[in-house]
Amino acid sequence: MPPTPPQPLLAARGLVVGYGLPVCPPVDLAVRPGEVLAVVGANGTGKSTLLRTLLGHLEPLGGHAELLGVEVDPRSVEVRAAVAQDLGDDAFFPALTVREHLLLTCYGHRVTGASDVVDGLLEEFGLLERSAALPAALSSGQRRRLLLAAALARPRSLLVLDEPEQRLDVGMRKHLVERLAEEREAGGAVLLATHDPAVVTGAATGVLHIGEAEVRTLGRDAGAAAVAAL
Ligand SMILES: Nc1ncnc2c1ncn2[C@@H]1O[C@H](COP(=O)(O)OP(=O)(O)OP(=O)(O)O)[C@@H](O)[C@H]1O
Repeated sequence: MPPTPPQPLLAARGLVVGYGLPVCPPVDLAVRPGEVLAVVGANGTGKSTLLRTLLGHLEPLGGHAELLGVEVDPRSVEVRAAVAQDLGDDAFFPALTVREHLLLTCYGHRVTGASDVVDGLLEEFGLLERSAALPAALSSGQRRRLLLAAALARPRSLLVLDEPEQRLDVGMRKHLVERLAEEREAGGAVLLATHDPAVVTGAATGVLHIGEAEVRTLGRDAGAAAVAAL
């Protein structure tokens, strides 16, 4: 008998997302441990709206979504402990430094050896020299690096990222792809929206292509080609 696939951490059936009116056709998806699902599509097709609805930040207009096997509730202790997210919002504490932001994330999620974890992330994301800087004094790419580092500073079963490649230079984009592949290989699950074919090719296990008329599930190579053609 083939082994039973693990239960999805995140699942949607006939999920309708939008603002009063749907922004795209209904969505079916599942993300299991060890899977990286890339959501792709042209500007304005609803990728961010889908991610926000799946995380419970927006009410669905129809259909059904489950996070950790139950109806989505972003306030639940289990969801907050299991789901790390970077939706690209520049939501910082103006009087906390780069290092303090990462330490705060570690403390909030009871990370042991927080100081060492933070030092490692500062180095990995090229922020060591800016560790004492306030958010307002960072470049936009450095702010993005900080958001990614914060998402990775904490334990997680599911990582949700909205266009994580945005504002990153070529070297950091390459590192991002490697980091996502490591997450997958370690059994982590990732849902991300992306416009970068390299992210799809280097990290994704599946692709959800949102078009105006239909939402299609594609393999990695077909998905990367679809992104490149947008
Ligand atoms: N708060 C909002 N209220 C009403 N409409 C919105 C809101 N946010 C986004 N939209 C609209 O919903 C549609 C989908 O937007 P969304 O941001 O989900 O697209 P996207 O696929 O993530 O786009 P991009 O690739 O440009 O990031 C767009 O037409 C957008 O203008």
